[in-house]
Amino acid sequence: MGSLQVLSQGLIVQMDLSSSKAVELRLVKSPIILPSSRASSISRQALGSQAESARSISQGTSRQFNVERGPSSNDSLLETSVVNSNIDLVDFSDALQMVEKSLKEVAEIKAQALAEAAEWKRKYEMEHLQCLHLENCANSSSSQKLPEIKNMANEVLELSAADVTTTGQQSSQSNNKQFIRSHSSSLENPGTLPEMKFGPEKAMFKLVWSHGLHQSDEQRIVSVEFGNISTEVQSNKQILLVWETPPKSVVIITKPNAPTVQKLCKEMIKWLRDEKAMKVYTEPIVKEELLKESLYFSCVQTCETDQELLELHNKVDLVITLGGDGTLIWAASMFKGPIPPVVAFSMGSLGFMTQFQSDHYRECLQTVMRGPVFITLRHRLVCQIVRDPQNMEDGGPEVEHYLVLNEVSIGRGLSPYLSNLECYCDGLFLTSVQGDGLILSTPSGSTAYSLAAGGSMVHPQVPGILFTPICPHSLSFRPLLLPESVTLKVQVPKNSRDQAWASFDGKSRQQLSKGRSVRLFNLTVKSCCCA
Ligand SMILES: NC(=O)c1ccc[n+]([C@@H]2O[C@H](COP(=O)([O-])OP(=O)(O)OC[C@H]3O[C@@H](n4cnc5c(N)ncnc54)[C@H](O)[C@@H]3O)[C@@H](O)[C@H]2O)c1
Ligand SMILES: Nc1ncnc2c1ncn2[C@@H]1O[C@H](COP(=O)(O)OP(=O)(O)OP(=O)(O)O)[C@@H](O)[C@H]1O
Repeated sequence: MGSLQVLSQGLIVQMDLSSSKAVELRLVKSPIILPSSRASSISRQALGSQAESARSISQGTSRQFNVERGPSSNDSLLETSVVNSNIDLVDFSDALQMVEKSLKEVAEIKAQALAEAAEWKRKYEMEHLQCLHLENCANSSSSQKLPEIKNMANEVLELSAADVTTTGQQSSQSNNKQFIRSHSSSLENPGTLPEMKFGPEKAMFKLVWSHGLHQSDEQRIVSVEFGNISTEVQSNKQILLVWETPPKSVVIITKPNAPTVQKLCKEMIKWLRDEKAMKVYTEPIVKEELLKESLYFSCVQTCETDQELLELHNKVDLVITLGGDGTLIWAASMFKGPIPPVVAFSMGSLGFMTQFQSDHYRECLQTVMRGPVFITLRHRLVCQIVRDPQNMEDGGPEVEHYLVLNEVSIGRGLSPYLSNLECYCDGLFLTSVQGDGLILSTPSGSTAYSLAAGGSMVHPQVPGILFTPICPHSLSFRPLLLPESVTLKVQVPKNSRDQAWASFDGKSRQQLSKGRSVRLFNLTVKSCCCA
């Protein structure tokens, strides 16, 4: 149905084209004007000198006539004009149909745009609600935790600012996102991102999945096409750290009582300050020693209080270690929460995890600070020593927490008896270990004590927890590699012949009296720079 209103000599005429056969003309008073040059000429032709008569006929009411049937006797004047302009009106009808078609198209496009806008709005609202919900979850869960957990585990859980920290399973890394920004929160680990903490001095970076030669997003590790599960390509993903703003501050951790390390430390501080304009932090004891040498080192920053130390990860972009694996472990232990990327210079005896050559420290540091650089994310284990709730004589704290990069080892210590340890995996009884003890290790620690006890060497990018017995009495007990998602519990049974001892990364030895247990779960991935 086409419709047009035209103004001719002060008259407004509305024409309705209900079909190609019937044409209706209505005289109306409504002052809506939609002229086209062609329409105006037609209306003039159709109405011309009869405008006055038409006006008198209409008198504010509408008149109709059918072109095919012909007008009534009262409409004789109009009839002649309409018959004469019949051909023009057919043209006009065609033009109107085209206009109608165009309008329809425009309406469709508009409807589509509106639908799209509505969808975006819906998505935005969903996301907003989700964020609010997560914030609430995080707040309520953190308020339920023990103060100790707040100090340690919560710090670890926060994916804050420019620290490479993820929680939970490796699978969270294999999502479709191609990069993670240091200064943007990630939604892969909901509930663990209550707030952003981002030191003003910190540089920004992003972590990018690198596919090696294959850059296609369409690479799939697992395909379920046609209902068949199959692997398509090997996962050769590595993580690249790309600086978005240049790093500005470092902390240097040194092995104590090593003159060569001290010498290099001084040299490195001067180079970083004078040539790279970096802010340098050291441990307080190191600063003291440096100040004895020269007042130049008063520019060195340090953390005087425990609170300052807890917040160090918010201030430094890189950690530099000068020493062996033990120094790297020490550096990791200084950070109760996220650890910034570590550049470990080899100045020890073995140096399994210290990849950088101290002789070429300038080139190494320049390469790392310029980026992009491949990094290896290393898991740490969170361990809790839990007191037997029924043992009132046990005066120790209810729960103690430790974070380990290598392993927790539980053994008989100096006791001459076999240790007997009951092991549970996700609450289910797994086995009872009789022997010298048990090592629960990260893949990073798989090349340390666990290896000496017969465990496998596991690449740090393989997620898991190594369960390695130490000198097991039973022939049937072999080392295990468990998924990283499990929670393990090792308990000294009440009927055990003696107590046991637990040590964390070879340090902080703790007594496990009968009934006490070590609970351990894989919580974090920490960063370690790699060439
Ligand atoms: N029988 C053993 O092999 C044995 C016994 C006790 C402790 N350790 C290991 O020593 C570690 C503590 O190291 P530390 O340097 O503070 O003490 P440390 O100075 O006594 O050195 C122990 C040795 O273990 C090496 N080491 C440490 N972590 C390693 C790793 N991840 N991969 C390969 N080698 C590693 C060190 O380079 C060093 O040579 C513990 O976490 C434990 O794994 C091993
Ligand atoms: N900054 C530090 N403060 C206190 N102790 C430290 C520090 N750095 C390292 N240590 C301790 O010093 C010991 C020796 O350090 P490290 O393991 O780095 O040297 P190494 O034994 O010569 O080298 P490697 O471990 O490669 O054999 C370790 O037990 C470690 O825990």
